[in-house]
Amino acid sequence: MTDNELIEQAKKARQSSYSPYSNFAVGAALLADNNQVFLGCNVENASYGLTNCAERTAIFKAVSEGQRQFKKLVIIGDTEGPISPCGACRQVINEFCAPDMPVLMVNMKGEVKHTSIAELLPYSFGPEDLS
Ligand SMILES: O=c1ccn([C@H]2C[C@H](O)[C@@H](CO)O2)c(=O)[nH]1
Ligand SMILES: [Zn+2]
Repeated sequence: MTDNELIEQAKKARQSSYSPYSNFAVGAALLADNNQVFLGCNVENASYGLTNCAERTAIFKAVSEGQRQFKKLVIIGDTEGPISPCGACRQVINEFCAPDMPVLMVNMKGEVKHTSIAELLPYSFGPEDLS
């Protein structure tokens, strides 16, 4: 699975976005260790705060289907620069992804920023802090 293939999958997932309030569609593709790809889109709600972001949708789908080990995450949205995950999503990514796991932030112009949760969420609080 190449980066470009995963980006195309995230773009496809974005088409399922339910975002009538923000009109801002986001897609995500999460590659599990077993090479399964879990897709996600943002799912909004009339009670705005219940919105679930694309990347959390993908992670929750994977975990609910028994996958907890991941090797890459792609997020795509129509932003000026590569889209950046919100704070809630960073915390959820931190729960399940290794500090150096590649996270690709992408926009519809095809700009790609390679990062990791270690960069996105420094001084994180995570599972290891509770053991
Ligand atoms: O990385 C991001 C940033 C925003 N959103 C969603 C949440 C909301 O539905 C809309 C506007 O914030 O975009 C995501 O899904 N992922
Ligand atoms: Zn988010």
